[in-house]
Amino acid sequence: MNEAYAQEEARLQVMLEKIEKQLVELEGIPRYRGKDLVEQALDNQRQNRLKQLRIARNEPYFGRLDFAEDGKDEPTPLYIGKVGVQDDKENAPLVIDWRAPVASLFYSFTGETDRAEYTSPEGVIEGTVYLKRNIAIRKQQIQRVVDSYVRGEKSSGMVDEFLLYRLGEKKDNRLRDIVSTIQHEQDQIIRAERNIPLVIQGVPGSGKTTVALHRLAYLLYQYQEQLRAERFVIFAPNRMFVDYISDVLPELGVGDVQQFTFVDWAYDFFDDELPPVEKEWADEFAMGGTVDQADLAWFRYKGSLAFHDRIAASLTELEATFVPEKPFSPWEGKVLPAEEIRRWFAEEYRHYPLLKRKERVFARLKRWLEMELKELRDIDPRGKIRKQANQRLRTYMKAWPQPTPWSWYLRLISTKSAEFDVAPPAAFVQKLKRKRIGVTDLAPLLHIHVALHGISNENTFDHVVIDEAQDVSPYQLAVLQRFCQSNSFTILGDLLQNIHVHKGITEWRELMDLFAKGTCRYVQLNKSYRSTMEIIQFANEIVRDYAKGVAVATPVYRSGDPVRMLSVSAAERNVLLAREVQALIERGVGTVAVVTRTEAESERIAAELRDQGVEAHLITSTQAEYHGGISVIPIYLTKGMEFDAVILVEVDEGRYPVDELHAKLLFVGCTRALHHLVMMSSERHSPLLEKAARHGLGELGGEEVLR
Ligand SMILES: Nc1ncnc2c1ncn2[C@@H]1O[C@H](COP(=O)(O)OP(=O)(O)OP(=O)(O)O)[C@@H](O)[C@H]1O
Repeated sequence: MNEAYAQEEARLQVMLEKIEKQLVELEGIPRYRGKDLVEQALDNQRQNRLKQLRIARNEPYFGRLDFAEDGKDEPTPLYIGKVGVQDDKENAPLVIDWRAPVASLFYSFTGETDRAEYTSPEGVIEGTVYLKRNIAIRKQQIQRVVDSYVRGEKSSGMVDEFLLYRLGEKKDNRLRDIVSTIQHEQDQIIRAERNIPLVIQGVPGSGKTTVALHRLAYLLYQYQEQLRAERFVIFAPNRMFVDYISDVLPELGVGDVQQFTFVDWAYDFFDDELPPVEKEWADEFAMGGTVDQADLAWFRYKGSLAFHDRIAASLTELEATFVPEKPFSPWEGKVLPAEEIRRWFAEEYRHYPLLKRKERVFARLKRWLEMELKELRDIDPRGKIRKQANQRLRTYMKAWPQPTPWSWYLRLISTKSAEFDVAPPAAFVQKLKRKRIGVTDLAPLLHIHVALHGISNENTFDHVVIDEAQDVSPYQLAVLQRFCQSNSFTILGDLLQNIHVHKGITEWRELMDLFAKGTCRYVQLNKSYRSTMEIIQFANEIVRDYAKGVAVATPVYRSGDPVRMLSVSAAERNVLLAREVQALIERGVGTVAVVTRTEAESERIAAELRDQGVEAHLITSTQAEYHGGISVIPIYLTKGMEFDAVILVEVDEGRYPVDELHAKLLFVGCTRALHHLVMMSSERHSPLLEKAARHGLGELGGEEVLR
């Protein structure tokens, strides 16, 4: 390996010199500020190259693949990096962009044989691989060189040493790119065709979020002439999550992708028309709360396609009755029949949204009136008839409906005879009348908004990513589809992490059925890269009885500490918890989450830790930023996040009784941990953990009593 190291060291110096030279040359060219379009385009190109060279300067590449195309005797070493760099002199690539077709070899090659192929714009290229090498470079220094394949040598087996090295690293407060270790099954998703909707069911830590972000970077590279980053959107479950993933795309050289929660995005269409969105299922995660089945049925119905269809039918009724039945008569004896006006509205302007049609009809009526008035010029010298006619037109237009999304929705919900499959509970109707709305009202409101106002081109998307899609309702997706006519969707989630009883889906069919039959691709990611084997095995057992055919996670072979189950006395809990946290920090752990059952408990524990001299960030549902370090967080807010160490406190039966919701909550909480997982309780541990305890504790494990 020393020889390989020396070889790469020498090669790196050459590469760095070439990159530096190009940088100096480009930096020496003054910016063009003139009006010449060609010069402007050239200047833009130079600026883009400069940006790329600056990225390449620190860590120019991460992999090397020696590949000989069939028909060539010698292999060519291909260096793969985050951005491509061209050798000016030889007009050949110095570093190949990881998204380029040939770079797919690096990810798809598994070493079972020496043969490999990739699809280039000219067709399939086949050849032989001689070497696959990972090269970790930090700040222009080689840190590590690992050969995962050398032709003619016995392969090291299934363990990807470089991947394990990467997975063993500490995490900071942001999700990071994985270009150097993208796995084959992930690469297939990243490079999947653009206009086929993809639905991905993936176990916790399988890289769903990360892969979706890499897919955006790939699409922008591959279709740079057709797609723009500003027309891409990522829907995430909450604002803190948006913050948490916000570094990955810039790291990949992609800027300006829109990132929203569904609520923030939808709400923006209404200006001041809507009141603030309230938590509608406030007791969702309250302890010991009972669920009102009538409420539950109503909330689930509101997210369903059946409700969507009912709203759509109401809009068809509105359209049919939009034009008043009586004709327009500007003066005695002159009549424009209602049928004619309806024909304009229903046929000639049918491509417009309803309110636009109304505007068009009004403008046309005005034109019609002008023509008719011209004929009257001689008998109406003082303009008396004109005045009266205009007055009648205004009165006539007032007879047209003036719906707003809000008024139409309210009217429908409060109409007793409205034919809903599930009747709205009286309390809900009362709330709505007092103008109080919740998240599940936004999809129908936006649906109505689109019917009334339409969608302007700048609000449409080229590609939509929906993360944590198990929490998205079919109605939300149906609305979103109107904003992305190309059906270019990446939808990802995990049914075992569906912890919202009143919303979301229970099987992927519910969302897939929204796309034309046979057009949607469904992929499963079953390998988990985040957590150690011990943590995964422990977490799997918690949820296994509720998996209902959904695959539980397969860990990569990365062993770590056993999961610890600690019993503490209630009186000493705060002292012992602070001690555990401090011990982890002293071991060099970067991010620690102390996870509680409710938000109120998080507040209490954060205060207790502070009393013990441990400063922790309290994370609540309104939080928009994640700071890393030590956090105290309610279990249901941990979804999508990850921490080096997780301590779940008070995991007793009162807080986590044996049922599906609590099993899923614990599953989510446990699978947030990368390296260390601790379950702490001052009462008997929840029975949900019994089976798990037999799997994740390792040989040395067992319940420890802390004093
Ligand atoms: N190929 C890979 N190489 C290195 N790290 C990876 C790889 N794939 C995933 N990871 C890491 O695994 C962790 C989990 O990734 P990510 O959060 O994208 O998973 P997820 O499937 O969205 O998880 P969850 O459903 O639990 O939110 C991240 O730290 C990510 O960097």
